[in-house]
Order: sequence, then C-alpha cells, then structure tokens
Amino acid sequence: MNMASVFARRQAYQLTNWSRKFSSSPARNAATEVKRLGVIGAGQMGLGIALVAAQKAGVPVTLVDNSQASLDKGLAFADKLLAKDVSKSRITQDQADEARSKLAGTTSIEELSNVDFVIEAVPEIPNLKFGIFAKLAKICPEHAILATNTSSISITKIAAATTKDPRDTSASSRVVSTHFMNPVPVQKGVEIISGLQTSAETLKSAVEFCKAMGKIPSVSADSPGFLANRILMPYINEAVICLETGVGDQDSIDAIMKNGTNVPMGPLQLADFIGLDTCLAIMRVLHQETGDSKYRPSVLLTKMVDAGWLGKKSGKGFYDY
Ligand SMILES: NC(=O)c1ccc[n+]([C@@H]2O[C@H](COP(=O)([O-])OP(=O)(O)OC[C@H]3O[C@@H](n4cnc5c(N)ncnc54)[C@H](O)[C@@H]3O)[C@@H](O)[C@H]2O)c1
Repeated sequence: MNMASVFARRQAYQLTNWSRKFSSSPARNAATEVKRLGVIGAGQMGLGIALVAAQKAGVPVTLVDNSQASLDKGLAFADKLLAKDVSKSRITQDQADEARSKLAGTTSIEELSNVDFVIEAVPEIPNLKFGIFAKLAKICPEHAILATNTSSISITKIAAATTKDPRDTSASSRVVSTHFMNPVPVQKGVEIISGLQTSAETLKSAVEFCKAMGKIPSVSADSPGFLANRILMPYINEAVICLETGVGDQDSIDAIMKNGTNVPMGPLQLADFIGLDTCLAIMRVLHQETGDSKYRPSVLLTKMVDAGWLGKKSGKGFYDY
C-alpha cells in the first residue's frame, strides 16, 4: 500500500470516528422504524425514490414539490412506470395499485410533520438545500432522519444549516446522505455518507432503510464528490474536453467508451441523461472545495448549461431528444 492510500484510509477513519465521538449515544443504537417517508422534489430522482420506497419498502410516502406541475408530471410518470411493470408481468395490477395508493403529492412542506424519515431531492443548489434543512429541523418529529440525495454538497454543511447553535446537535446528528443512483428503480447502488455531526444510529437507520428499499449501500466519508462522483464526473468532464478540443467527435467518444469498457452508454450520452446542469454543479464543487485545477469544469459544459441545453430533460444536450 503506498503513502497516498495510507493517508486516504486514515483520513476516512478519522472522519468517521470524530463524527461518532461527537454524536453517538452508546445507550441507543437502534435503527429508526420507518412508518412514513417524506420525499422533497418530484423530479427524476425524487419520484424514483418515492416509487421504490412505496413498492419495495411498502411505506406510505408524502411527496412534496413546490411546483404543482412538477408533482403532476412526476405522479403521471409513476403511473407510466407501474403500467409498464404490469404489462411486462413484473408485477400484478393489484401490486401496482397498492404501490400507487401509497404515494400522496403535496406542495406544502409542512405536511412532513408526521414522517419518520425524509429524503430531499431538490436541485443541486446549496442555499436551496440549506433552507430546506433549516425548515425540516423545525417541521419534522424529533426522531426523524433527515437525508439528502445531494450529488456533491458537503453533508456537514447541510447538517450545520439545521441550527444556529453548533453545540446543539439534536437535528444535525440526524442528517445523513442517501445518494441514490439514476434511474432509481433500476440502479442497485446507493452511497450513504455521514457528515461530521451524523450519529451512528442515523447512519445505521439510513443503511437499514436503503436495504429495505432493495438497494446495496456503500458507506463513504464526507469528502467532495464522495465516491461515485469523485470518480464519474472527472471522466465525463474529460470527455467534454476531448470534444471541445477536437480530439474526437461525440460519436467516437461515446463509441470507444461504450464498446471499449463495456458500459451501457458513453460519457456524453450519460451526461445528457444525468443533466448537464447537475454535472456542472458537481464539477464546480469538486473544483472549489479541493482547489485542484484537475477538476476545472470544461468551458463547453459551462456554455451548454448557459444555453439551457441541459440534456434529455430539456430536449437538447450533446444529442437531441
Ligand atoms: N440526475 C441524476 O442523475 C442524479 C443522480 C444522483 C443524485 N442527484 C441529485 O438529486 C437531486 C435532484 O436531482 P434531479 O435530477 O431529480 O433534479 P430535477 O430537476 O429532476 O428535480 C428537482 C425537483 O425539485 C423541485 N423543487 C425545486 N425547488 C423546490 C423546493 N423549494 N421545494 C420542493 N421542491 C422543489 C423541482 O420542481 C423539481 O421537480 C440533486 O441534488 C442532484 O444532484 C441527481
């Protein structure tokens, strides 16, 4: 093992143990029982999380979005996904009806006053998430786990937004990341990330609930990009730099990675699928938080987001949809 990996292991170990030292209560280490879930954001991730929780974990879900149009679109998409599962005989009509009956949409975040676990999946905008967690600390019951689906924002910072008094960890110790992969109904992996304030019980509750949703959790430290995006986003960004500097055209870039590394889609197609705004936001966090120029977002990626070419969700990205 070289010195760099020794250092990385030690850092991850220290982060985890500092967090446990500050926030764990040895008397209680039971996972929170989840009888009702709240999901904030009915976009591609939030809707997927809500649907899988209703189907696999069998819990009723309160789905909150500040846009009625997004809620309607999300729930219509849930209907479509369930109908597809029925038509392919993956589930029965009764099972589809039961899952659908567990999803209730609302535009009022105050309705999360009776949930045991909440997962936030609003856009990757730090102040938006900080504001929501400050509200959740006031609205949700005192035992509720407050999880975020952030792709890159520090869990420690999100947890800190729950209080003005850093000595008060009553809410911040319940903040954790459950970082689901897209599309949620298909991808088995989920990253569980503790902030400095996260308690051992919170981490355990997050792991258990993700398992109840049929997922395979990986635990990682609160470091920029965590594991998945620390590895994935520089790969996508480098593909965009290859395109903008003329190393290859987009078909060649996607074809060599798809056919050469046996992945289901090439990096540019994958970026369109994730959303170019999300990719750019993650690269910016990696760049700013590490100060390392190797994470500089590609100029072309920035321009495409400026143009509103966000990929599949806006109908135009590296490809047209
Ligand atoms: N897209 C991916 O592949 C992917 C993968 C993993 C994690 N994530 C993360 O998941 C989160 C959501 O991403 P997404 O792709 O689902 O975004 P999205 O744009 O598809 O959906 C976001 C939803 O949040 C709603 N919203 C905005 N402000 C709100 C508010 N104040 N209150 C309630 N709802 C609000 C929007 O109306 C929209 O429906 C982000 O943090 C993103 O980084 C995304």
